[in-house]
Amino acid sequence: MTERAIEWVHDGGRDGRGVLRILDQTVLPLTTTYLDLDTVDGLVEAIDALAVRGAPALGVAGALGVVVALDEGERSGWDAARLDREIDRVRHARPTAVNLAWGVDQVRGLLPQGREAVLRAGLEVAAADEAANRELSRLAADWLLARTGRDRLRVLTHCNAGLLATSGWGTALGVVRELHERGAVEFVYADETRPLLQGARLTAWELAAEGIPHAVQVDGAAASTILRGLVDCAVVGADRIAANGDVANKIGTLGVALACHEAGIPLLVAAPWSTVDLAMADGSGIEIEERSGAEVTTWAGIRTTPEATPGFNPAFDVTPARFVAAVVTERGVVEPSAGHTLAEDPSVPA
Ligand SMILES: CSC[C@H]1O[C@H](OP(=O)(O)O)[C@H](O)[C@@H]1O
Repeated sequence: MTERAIEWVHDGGRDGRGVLRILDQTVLPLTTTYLDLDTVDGLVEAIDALAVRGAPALGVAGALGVVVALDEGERSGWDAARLDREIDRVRHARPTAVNLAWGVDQVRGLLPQGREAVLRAGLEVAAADEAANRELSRLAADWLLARTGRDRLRVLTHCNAGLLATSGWGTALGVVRELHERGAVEFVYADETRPLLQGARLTAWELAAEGIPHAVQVDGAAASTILRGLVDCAVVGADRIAANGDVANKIGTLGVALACHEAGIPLLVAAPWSTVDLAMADGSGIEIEERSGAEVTTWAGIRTTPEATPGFNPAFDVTPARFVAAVVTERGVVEPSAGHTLAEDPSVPA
């Protein structure tokens, strides 16, 4: 699979100075459409609509979004104060994934050094993310095979944490790719992940493209799939990992974690270190994005509830550290359910 969720196209854009190109994930898997974003409005709208999504990809969107704002500001004659406000609009486009703000903050301080320094830093964020995802995938695959004692794994996934959610390779799905390359994937049960169906639309698209055996299941099937012994582990991504190992991830992850705990199988969280928020002592302070209820009460414009029925739509939940067997980043493996925290030496070897 060659598609990238997000990349800087150097010869694109109105003035040939380059443009931020994303693969529009709102229309996958039926349509492959790329959007060239050269305004802050366009980028913020794409982030809000989940045309670009996934914590690591949002980190890249934040970093390269500073270049988008700088270029638009030069075209539009913004002063420094306006530019700062527009960059903040990108930074605050979605609250839960720490990566978006982190990506902006990696780059905005370089503005006094000029556009090339800013662009170079943004490109480095993208390259570092893909490298981190490949390393964490290797560490996670090693950990899972050792922990389960099996040489082929049946895996449950939730949402999409693949190359579509990153600048390349993927995190949770990167682990599945790594296992598949080793001939160590027996089967993948992919939760459809309502209401926006990231699992059914995006994870299935990635797994099918790689020829990885899988099936999509309704989210409500996850607990019984786990407790019936049909899977050996669950592997998920993350949007923000607190210092103590509490994990914010797509709504429904907590239910998967509870079932894994009851079944005695590991829940592994795969994420680059840019998803770790050591300033957040535990998950109680993580802001959970509340999205439009219409995402719950309609699908493809068709209402599925009575007109008067509102939708309740928290986009994420927080899984307590005691239910997280491993958090795997490119720096190593931490085992929160065994009492370890991310605040310890993050280079602890797997
Ligand atoms: C590696 S992606 C991390 C995370 O982001 C997704 O959320 P969204 O689709 O709303 O951006 C989901 O929680 C993934 O697990």
